[in-house]
Order: sequence, then C-alpha cells, then structure tokens
Amino acid sequence: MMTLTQRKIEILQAFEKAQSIAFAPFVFQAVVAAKESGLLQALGESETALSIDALAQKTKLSQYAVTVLCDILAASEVIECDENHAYRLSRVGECLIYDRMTEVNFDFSDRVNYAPLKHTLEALKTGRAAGLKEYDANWQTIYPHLKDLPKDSRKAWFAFDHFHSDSAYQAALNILKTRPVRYFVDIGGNTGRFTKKALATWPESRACIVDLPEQIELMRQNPDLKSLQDRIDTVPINWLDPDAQPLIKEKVDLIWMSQFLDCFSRAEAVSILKRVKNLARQNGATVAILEPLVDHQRNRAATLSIACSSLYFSCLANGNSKFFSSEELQGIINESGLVVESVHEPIGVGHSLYICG
Ligand SMILES: C[S@@+](CC[C@H](N)C(=O)[O-])C[C@H]1O[C@@H](n2cnc3c(N)ncnc32)[C@H](O)[C@@H]1O
Repeated sequence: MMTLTQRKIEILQAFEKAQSIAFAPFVFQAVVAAKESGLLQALGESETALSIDALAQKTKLSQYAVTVLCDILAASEVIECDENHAYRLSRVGECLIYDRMTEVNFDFSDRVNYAPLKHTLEALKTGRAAGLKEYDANWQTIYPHLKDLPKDSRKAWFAFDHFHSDSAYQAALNILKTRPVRYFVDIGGNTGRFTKKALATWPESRACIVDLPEQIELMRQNPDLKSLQDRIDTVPINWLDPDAQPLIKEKVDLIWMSQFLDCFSRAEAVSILKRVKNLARQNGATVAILEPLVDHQRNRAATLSIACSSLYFSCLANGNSKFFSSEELQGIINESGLVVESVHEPIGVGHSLYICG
C-alpha cells in the first residue's frame, strides 16, 4: 500500500509532467531562440557560469529577452542557475547543442514539422497529409516535393533521414557482405547513400535504384556519386500505382529496402512486398528490409522518438503510414508471402534488419 506521502509525490510528479506537456511548445520555442541567438552555445563555451548581463552582451539580446529565455530554460532544466544568479548548461542543454542525434531530431521538429503538426487531428480523421498545406495546398504526399521544400526544411529533412539510416547501413552490410552480390536493387534508394556503400562492399557489383522519378533526378545530381554513376541503373516507379512492377533487365541477387515500407499504409506495404516477392522469386534473390521498430528500441528516449516520428507520416508524408511495431512488420511480410530467414537487431541507432528468402 502506498503511504500518503508517496501518493503526494506521485501526484506532484504527474502534475509536473502534465505541465511540461501543456507548455511543450513554449519550451521548444525558447530552445529554438536560445540556439539561434547563440545563448546556449555561449554557455557551452564558457568555463564559468554567465550572468544575465554577460549573456545579453554575447547574444546581442536585451536583458529582458535573456531573462525570459533563462527563466524558461532553467525551469525546464536545460540550464542551471547558481546562488549568484549565473547560469551554466545542464546535461540536457549539453545534449541539445553537442549531441548530433538530438540536433537532427530537433531541427526536423522545428524546420519540417512544427507548423504542419497543428493539423494532426484533421490528418488522423481524413487519412490525408493535412499538414502539407503549410507548404503547398496542392501537394498530396511529400516525396515528389522534397526538392521543392524551402532550403532549411529540405536540409533538415535529409539530415534526419540520413542520420538515422546511415548509422545502420555499415552494420547491415557487415551482415550481408559474405553473400555473392553482383547486382542489387535499392528500392527507395533516394540520394544513393546506401548504394554508394554497397558498391564499395561489393567492388565488382552494379546497382539499380528504384524510386520516384523526382528522386532519381536528385540522385543523378549527387556529387558524392559522380565516379559511380556508370555502375548505377535506375528505374522510375510510383508504387502507389497497384500495377507498377519494376522491369529489371539484369539478374538480381539482393533487393534492399531501407526506411521505405514505413512510407506506406499496411495494405499498400503488403501490395508492394507482393510485387517485390515476384521479382525476388524470378531471380532467386534475397530481400533485406531495414526498419526502426517502435517496440524494439534500446531505451525510452528512442521509443519516444520513433513513436513521435510517426506523426510526420500522418501530417506530412502521406497521411496513412507509421513506424511499425515488430508484430506489424512481421504481419506485412507474412501476408506478402515472403519468408523471414533471420532478424538482426539492434542495428545502428535502433534499426532491425529482416532478411527474407
Ligand atoms: C524515407 S525515404 C528512405 C530513403 C533511404 N532508403 C534511407 O534509408 O534513408 C523513402 C524513400 O521512398 C521513396 N518513395 C516514397 N513513396 C514512393 C512511391 N510512391 N513510389 C516510389 N518510391 C517512393 C521516396 O522517394 C524515398 O526515396
């Protein structure tokens, strides 16, 4: 039985957590302002705690502005105040400016999702990416328009996508590299970052990137792939057309999909995987699927990040997809008729690699 004191502590903790949710946008925008004005960086670079005056001088903000920010940042434990009313970064503040994963997640929230998230309920009720109208009222899904996003948003989108998948590519290739691969297909290959690493892993191999025509055009312009372009074929496709089936002229050894199936509803993902299975069967190819799974993360911070990121799919990407749980992904694979040979996890920051026959 809980004592009265324990019960009071529990209620106070719940109350505190509830207020941090009620005021989450205020805290978030205060951190945006503190990063953009250089306030957090000034604290990070200083060996001693800094006064309001010193921070005002360093950031060129008024004392009023610095005080408003410091009150919020101290209350939300981003900074700490000492007995002389001087401030230093807390561990949370250090994560916010020194940890790359926190940085890409933060910029993705700020520069890609912040305004669109206001349309969450509409998106969830209609199954449409209702937040996209913050960019352009005529856009149906985000993927053909990545190139049309404002520069800051585009940079944050690619940094988020690349950070999370890059960390897993090498680990996945270390598992796959003993297989003889002469020709592989990178479905949803985007700007070709996996393809580049895989071409280095199998130096005699060639690749085929299968993606929307807009992405293939971006990939062809990618300076990182300049010397590799003649080893890369492309097949433009829109998988949302239920009859679309990529025509690959070579014999395929490996079909790779990273952070791709999560761009589709369950029914669409099953339909795509059935078509992929046909391609795999015709060639005797292995299918490798890399996904972050919401219930297979290393810690609560990672689980929260993956669960929250699903709202990006609802509000911006397409209105009907999410990061899967292990049960959901396994169900999709089973329904497609593919058979899972092995599962490897955790891979990179928090991915799971499903190898299917
Ligand atoms: C989230 S990105 C993943 C990129 C990359 N594979 C990675 O691991 O970071 C999803 C990719 O799927 C592609 N895609 C989304 N919808 C598509 C569709 N309807 N048809 C073809 N490709 C699509 C996008 O263009 C994009 O390149």
